[in-house]
Amino acid sequence: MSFFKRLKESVSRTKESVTQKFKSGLEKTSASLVGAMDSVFSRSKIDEDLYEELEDILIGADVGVNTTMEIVDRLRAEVKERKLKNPEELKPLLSEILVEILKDGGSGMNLNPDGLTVILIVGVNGVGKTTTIGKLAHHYREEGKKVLLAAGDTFRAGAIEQLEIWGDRVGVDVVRHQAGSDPAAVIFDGIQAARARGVDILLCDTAGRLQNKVNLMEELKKVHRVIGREVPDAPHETLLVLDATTGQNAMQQAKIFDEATNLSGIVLTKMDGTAKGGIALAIRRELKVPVKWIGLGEKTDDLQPFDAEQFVHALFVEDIEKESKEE
Ligand SMILES: Nc1nc2c(ncn2[C@@H]2O[C@H](COP(=O)(O)OP(=O)(O)OP(=O)(O)O)[C@@H](O)[C@H]2O)c(=O)[nH]1
Repeated sequence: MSFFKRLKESVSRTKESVTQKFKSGLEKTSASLVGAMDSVFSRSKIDEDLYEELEDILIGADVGVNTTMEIVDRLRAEVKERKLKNPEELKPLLSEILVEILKDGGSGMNLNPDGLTVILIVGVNGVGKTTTIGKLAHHYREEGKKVLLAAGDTFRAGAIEQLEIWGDRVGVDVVRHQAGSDPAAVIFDGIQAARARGVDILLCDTAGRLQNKVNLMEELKKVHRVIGREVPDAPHETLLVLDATTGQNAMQQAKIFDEATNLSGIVLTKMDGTAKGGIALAIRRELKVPVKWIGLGEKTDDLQPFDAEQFVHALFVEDIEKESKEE
């Protein structure tokens, strides 16, 4: 077999396993939605009842009222323009609109090509922040990068220990201070250590207790300032971790954290459960923040870069198995 043929086969095998993982991870989430969508597309004609049913499904899937109205208005306009009559024809059109919304502005990570990249991770307790940091560390290590973690959630001793457990698991060092110390000081030390050790990626954990919102936000602003002062153009990414199962509540969290830290992306965790996923569209549209990763389980490699097409096809419109076979 020629080299190129072998290469092509290996690329297609990798692609298949990623697609498969995405699909099986989203199985529970997608099961009810795809079914509901299919009932819309199998209606006898395109009329007001159809649009209403579609609105109900989208709102029920956490897409949010404003974003749902915008999607349905766009759909209506396109139907008129293209003179569509058959509800089946709405399927690719809706998928096109949803993908366009999710792709707006891109979803890739902004990494510093020649030097240290600082990634700040924020989010409330229990959403999967520590787990996400562990998974990201693993992801970048697998890419051959040198990774370091900074234990900026100094509020609880347990949080520091949990990060150390993840550090051990994925073979990455953790810079830490004692519980109760100043998070900005830990992050400062993390940056110095990262520089001294020639680290490529520094992942910074932060506290997430929303009970004391004002203090937490002041603390995050200070951490953000310290990073910006020490490393030009940093943080290169400020990722908010959101538990997808919390639905519209996630939107509130995103607004609060965006004000304090100017978010560059979202990690949507627990999408392997029964989350509805539409929150990705609401956040993208209303806060202009893209989803960059999705969490599909508790294991080290259960974090996938966000792929708008696969997401829309798995969740809303079509079975992606069919899609991948057609490729
Ligand atoms: N099913 C599933 N579980 C997840 C995912 N991500 C995280 N978890 C689980 O969610 C729980 C909370 O995760 P943590 O990483 O401890 O959350 P945290 O935000 O750091 O929480 P604190 O340590 O309380 O600040 C753990 O049991 C994780 O295993 C995911 O994508 N899918």
